[in-house]
Amino acid sequence: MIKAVELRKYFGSIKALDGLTVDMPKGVNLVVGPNGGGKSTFFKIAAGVYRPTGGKIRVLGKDPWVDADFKRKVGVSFDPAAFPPLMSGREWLSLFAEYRGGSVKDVADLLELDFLDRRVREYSSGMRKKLSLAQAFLGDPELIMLDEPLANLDFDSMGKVVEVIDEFRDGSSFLLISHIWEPLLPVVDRIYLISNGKLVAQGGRDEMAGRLKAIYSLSEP
Ligand SMILES: Nc1ncnc2c1ncn2[C@@H]1O[C@H](COP(=O)(O)OP(=O)(O)OP(=O)(O)O)[C@@H](O)[C@H]1O
Repeated sequence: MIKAVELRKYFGSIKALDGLTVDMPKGVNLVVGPNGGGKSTFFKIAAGVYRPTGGKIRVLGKDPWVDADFKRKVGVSFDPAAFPPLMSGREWLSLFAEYRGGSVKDVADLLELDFLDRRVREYSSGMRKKLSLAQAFLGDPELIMLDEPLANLDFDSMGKVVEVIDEFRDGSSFLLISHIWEPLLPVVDRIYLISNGKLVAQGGRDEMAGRLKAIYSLSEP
C-alpha cells in the first residue's frame, strides 16, 4: 500500500529522512518515534505535500507528488490542522465534499460533531482536531492518513476516534502517526519505529507493543 525505497528529504543540512525503506501492507499502520525523527516528513511526502530529495515512494501504486488522481483516493488530517478562521466547520466540510464526494452529515454523525455551525476561529484545539479528522473520513477514502489523531482530545473523544477507525478498517487502510499509541493498539495491525530519518524497527502489533513498552518504559506504574 505504501512502499518507500531509500527515501530522503533534506532541509538544508538537516536530514529529516535519510534513506528510509519501508513496505506497508493494507490495514492499519501506526508510525511512532522520537521528536524530530522524521515521522511527519514521511507523512507529508506520502500525502504528496513534500517532494522527496531522493529515493522513491509509491502510495496505492501512485507517485503522490506527480499523480493528479492520487488525492481523490486519500483522506488526510494534518497536525496541526489549518482552517480559514471565518468559515464554519460545516462550510469547510461542504467545500471538501464538493471535491471529494461524501456526506457532511455522515461524518458529523460519525464523530458526534455538534459545533459545525460555529466559525472555526471559535473552536478549541480539540474541536479543530475533530474537524480535521472529519475531513479525512469524508467520502470513505481508500487510504486514510491521520497525523496525531488523538492529540488534544479528551478520553471520551479518544475512545470515539478509536471506535471510528475500527468501523472503517474493513473498507479503508490507515497510516497513523501517534505519540499516544497505547489507546490505538486494539485497532492497529503493524507498528513502525522511525528515528533519525530511518526505519529502525517494525513488526506486528503485539510484538512491537512489547518492544515499545520496553523502550519507553510505559509499562511501569
Ligand atoms: N519544513 C521544514 N523545514 C526545515 N526543517 C524541517 C522542516 N520540517 C521538518 N524539519 C526538520 O526535520 C526533522 C524531522 O522533523 P519531523 O517533523 O519529520 O519529525 P517528527 O518525527 O514528526 O517529530 P515530532 O514527533 O516532534 O512531530 C527535524 O529535525 C525538523 O526540525
